[in-house]
Amino acid sequence: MGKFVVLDHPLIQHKLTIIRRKDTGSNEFRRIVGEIGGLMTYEITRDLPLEDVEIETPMGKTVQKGIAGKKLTIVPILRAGMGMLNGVLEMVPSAKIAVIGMYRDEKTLKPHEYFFKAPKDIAERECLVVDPMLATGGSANDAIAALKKRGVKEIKLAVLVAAPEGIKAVQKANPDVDIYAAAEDEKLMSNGYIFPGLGDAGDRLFGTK
Ligand SMILES: O=P(O)(O)OC[C@H]1O[C@H](OP(=O)(O)OP(=O)(O)O)[C@H](O)[C@@H]1O
Ligand SMILES: O=c1cc[nH]c(=O)[nH]1
Ligand SMILES: [Mg+2]
Repeated sequence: MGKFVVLDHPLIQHKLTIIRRKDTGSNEFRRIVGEIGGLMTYEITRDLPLEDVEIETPMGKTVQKGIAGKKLTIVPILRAGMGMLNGVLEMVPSAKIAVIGMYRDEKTLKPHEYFFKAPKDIAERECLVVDPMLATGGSANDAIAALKKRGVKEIKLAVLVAAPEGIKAVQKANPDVDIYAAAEDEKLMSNGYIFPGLGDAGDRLFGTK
């Protein structure tokens, strides 16, 4: 089974508390979701393999370290995943981006895919799927399936808030995928929202409520 890791760095926890507050406006919410995305990426990429690289400093030749192996692709799930994207890219500016559009039916809570666009060599890339909310797990599982269908073999998932139900659903359907979260919350409510959560991430990011 894939790992489930809560990234408990004090900066991540402090910032998460700010965006949970109902009085935090879209401007601050948007900025902090990006910042947490960056801090999480710093932790998630801890195990990236390094290789020796020969370079020349102003003083002469030397062998130093550079990131080796597969190149990273960031996969935001629209819309709310876009909120994390810029912060993630600040940590890995050379990453490519694949976008998956997904909305959850309010009644059935089932996800519907409406957009997919990825780099041509996606099958050779390691993917980091980002979305602030892991609720039932349906959207994350469908996004992961869309990537696997195109041949992607290494996938990680980064979310801000995860419900226990969503974690279980992803671990069951995709035991090869590690999940990273800023928090595991208490429960999924009957209306499909996470408690205590932070409300509707997409609406708060885009000011659509
Ligand atoms: O785990 P699940 O039960 O699938 O729920 C999580 C999904 O719901 C939210 O998106 P939403 O459908 O509200 O779309 P939006 O990002 O456009 O607001 C969220 O950003 C996730 O994608
Ligand atoms: O709590 C939740 C659950 C799904 N999507 C959200 O934006 N928030
Ligand atoms: Mg969504």
